Amino acid sequence: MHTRVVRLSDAAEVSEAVAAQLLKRVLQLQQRQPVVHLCLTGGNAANDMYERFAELAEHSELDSTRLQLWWGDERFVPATDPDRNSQQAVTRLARTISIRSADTHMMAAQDGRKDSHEAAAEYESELGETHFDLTLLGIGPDGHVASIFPNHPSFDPTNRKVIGVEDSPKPPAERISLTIPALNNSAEIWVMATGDVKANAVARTLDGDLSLPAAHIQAEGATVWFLDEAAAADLPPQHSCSF
Ligand SMILES: O=C(O)[C@H](O)[C@@H](O)[C@H](O)[C@H](O)COP(=O)(O)O
Repeated sequence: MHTRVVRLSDAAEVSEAVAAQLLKRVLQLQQRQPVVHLCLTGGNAANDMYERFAELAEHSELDSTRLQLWWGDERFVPATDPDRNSQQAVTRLARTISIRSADTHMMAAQDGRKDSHEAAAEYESELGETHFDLTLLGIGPDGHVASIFPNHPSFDPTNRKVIGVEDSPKPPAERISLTIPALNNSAEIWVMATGDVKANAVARTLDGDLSLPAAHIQAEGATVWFLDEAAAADLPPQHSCSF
């Protein structure tokens, strides 16, 4: 377990760096194992990166038939709602990558489900003992990751892997989320943070403020923070390394 911080100049450079490193890592993993399990996130930083990743992957050796996509959280809204993290990601990735639905493990939409708790139980069953080769996360200004929020029932200790989330401080109000232990069931975790609104949460997290869900994120191997200068503004100068 170790944490690395990569400081880049701006959000565009974060997208570029994460997309390039993600393609490199997936190709490395596909050299040595039959299937790669990625756990994706929502949010603007992630969506920008998916756009760039699709561009880079188009002329690469990426074998999408050996890639399983999962999500760390989802907005509990109708299937056609553009707010869904999985739709936002797949729309961008599918521009150049042929993704089979069987390899795309989306969390249930609101249609036909009693509530987010029912949808969470379904996903927990589908997830089973899956171990992620790499989990991608964003971080909120309040230090949330996925849909685990500080001072909120979603952050309560649990032995569940997937939970329903009500009254989310970040709209929409109802969500589904992997819990912190389920997110940490990853060989690596990469967190993207850009913009000055994240600076306080990033600094408190990397300083070990355990009142923030993000501070509990710890991969089995490397946990890498990709930050632009604005999001890194409250860090001491030594917090920096190249990837
Ligand atoms: O469903 C969501 O909204 C995301 O999963 C959420 O956890 C996101 O990653 C952070 O809020 C950062 O979002 P931005 O990158 O847009 O700031």
